[in-house]
Amino acid sequence: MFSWLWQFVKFYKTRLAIAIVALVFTSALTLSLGQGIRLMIDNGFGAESYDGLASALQVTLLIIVGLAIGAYFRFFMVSWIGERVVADIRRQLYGRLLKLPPSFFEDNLAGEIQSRVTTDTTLLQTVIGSSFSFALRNTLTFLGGITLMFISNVKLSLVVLAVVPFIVFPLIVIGRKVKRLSKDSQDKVATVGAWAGESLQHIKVVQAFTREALVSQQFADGAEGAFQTALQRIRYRAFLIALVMIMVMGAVTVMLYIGGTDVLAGNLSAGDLSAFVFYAIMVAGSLAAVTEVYGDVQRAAGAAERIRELIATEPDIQTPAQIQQVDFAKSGPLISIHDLAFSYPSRPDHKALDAFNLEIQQVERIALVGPSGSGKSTLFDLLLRFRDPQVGGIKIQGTDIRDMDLESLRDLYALVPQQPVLFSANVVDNIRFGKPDASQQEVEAAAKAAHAHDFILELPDGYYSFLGEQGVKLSGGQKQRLAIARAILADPKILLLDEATSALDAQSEHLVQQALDELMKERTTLIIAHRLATVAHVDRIAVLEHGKLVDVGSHDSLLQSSPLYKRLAELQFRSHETVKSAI
Ligand SMILES: Nc1ncnc2c1ncn2[C@@H]1O[C@H](COP(=O)(O)OP(=O)(O)OP(=O)(O)O)[C@@H](O)[C@H]1O
Repeated sequence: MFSWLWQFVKFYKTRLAIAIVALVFTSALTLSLGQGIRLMIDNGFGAESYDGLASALQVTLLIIVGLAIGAYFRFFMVSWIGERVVADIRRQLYGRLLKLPPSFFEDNLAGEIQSRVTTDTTLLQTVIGSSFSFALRNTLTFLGGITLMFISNVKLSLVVLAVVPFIVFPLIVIGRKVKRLSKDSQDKVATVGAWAGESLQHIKVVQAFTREALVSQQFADGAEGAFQTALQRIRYRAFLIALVMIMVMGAVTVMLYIGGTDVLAGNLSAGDLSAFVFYAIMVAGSLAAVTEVYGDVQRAAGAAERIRELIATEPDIQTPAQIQQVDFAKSGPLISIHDLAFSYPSRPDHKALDAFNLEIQQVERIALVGPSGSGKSTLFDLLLRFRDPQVGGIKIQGTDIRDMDLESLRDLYALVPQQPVLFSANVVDNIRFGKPDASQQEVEAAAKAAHAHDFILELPDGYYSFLGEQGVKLSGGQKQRLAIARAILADPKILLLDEATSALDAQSEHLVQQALDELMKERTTLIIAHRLATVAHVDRIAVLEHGKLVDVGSHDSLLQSSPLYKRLAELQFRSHETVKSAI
């Protein structure tokens, strides 16, 4: 863990050096307080001298001022390094996550990854920014304290050491148990929290089915489970506190008895005994502190390992070392898909696409139709290179997309997904996602072209209205038109359109269709057509079944040549006649 962390910390060596100096300085000063106490008792009280007391207090005050200054620098520098390093780690981690292909997020739960970005990094921050310096400071105090104890009184030191195993042993045994229980209760709280989050997110479904009581009961059961686990932990902890208290206080009493006898016999000064007690308390305190943060450091080591793994994950789809440029002036098809075969890694025997061949010309509009699961969305994923095929390939103007720069490839496309994706931001930022440097005029022009301008102006703050999470404040058709405005602004060469399945009312449908017509103008377009009414707007229709391209043609020719197409058409329009009149 330390060598890995070092590559982040090494940029801040000066601050680290200041922190270490301040750390050593404050530990030394803390211990020297013991001498202040000794002077105060022997030269002040013992000698019954006001001057002795005053000068002893002056020394003590001086030490305290030094301690305060040292503590300021120590705390500031160590916390600074902790915050800075964790911010750097978070940035690197998030940057890496954004580059991983979508398949990675199918195999790794989004919740788990999110926890690595937030919880694990926060844990690291606590450790780097406080626990670590706390442990180091206490180790120094411990070592210094022990040394001073032995220098000032060997006999008493041995008494103290004899008690240590009786304190440390139960501390370790019960401490482990407590740690396990507290992890259990954390997990339980997390599960309950996730449950609560999910049911609140889907509050409409919960309320529509009037299942509030059921969900509430499930939550209550979960919360009760978490409480019971916490209760066990609290019992152990309470016992531990009582045990440590009696052992420590017992040891101090024994020590005071032996030391006190020596003072009465004149073998030891009262100041020496006080200083010794002070050291012993420091040593015991620092030992307890180190064992306490030891667990944190261990957990942080686990967290660091998980983050390190994630940062080290190489995306399996990357820009190749040798990039080929695409010459769009060249003649020939814009996209050619040849002998394509693809299976998802989780289902290697099942071909999602199989022996697929298709050529798409510049500014051609192609509709992909086929039953659910026939491979339409998979084809989009392969075009965007979210996944690579096992057999065959895809060429853009004759260049294999695996030889292209990944970013330039994806820049060719705009994707309008089935469910419009809107971010928790305002209208302008959502549209500008298509082209981050677009001016306000460009954004408005795109919104006008997408027939979204008018409804945007009616929103409370017009273009600057906040849309809520996933754009909850808009209707289905409005969301779609915003997604279309975003694609218009992006002005891509190729448009990938996954038509929305949910039916819109006639007026909304009409507006969305007009927006789409604007978007498709003079652009190569692939549409996943769920409703056959859409096929009226395309040049060719490709019919897919079980990952194979079974037919390509116009609506009329397919009705003749493709039984599958005919069946799909009949299912949607009930009769041939209605299809004709609809188109
Ligand atoms: N992530 C995945 N892992 C494993 N199999 C998948 C995955 N996604 C899709 N499949 C499978 O691949 C096949 C093609 O799916 P695809 O989503 O491309 O179909 P589709 O034609 O787009 O369907 P729909 O019209 O219902 O969206 C299906 O059999 C599906 O079960």
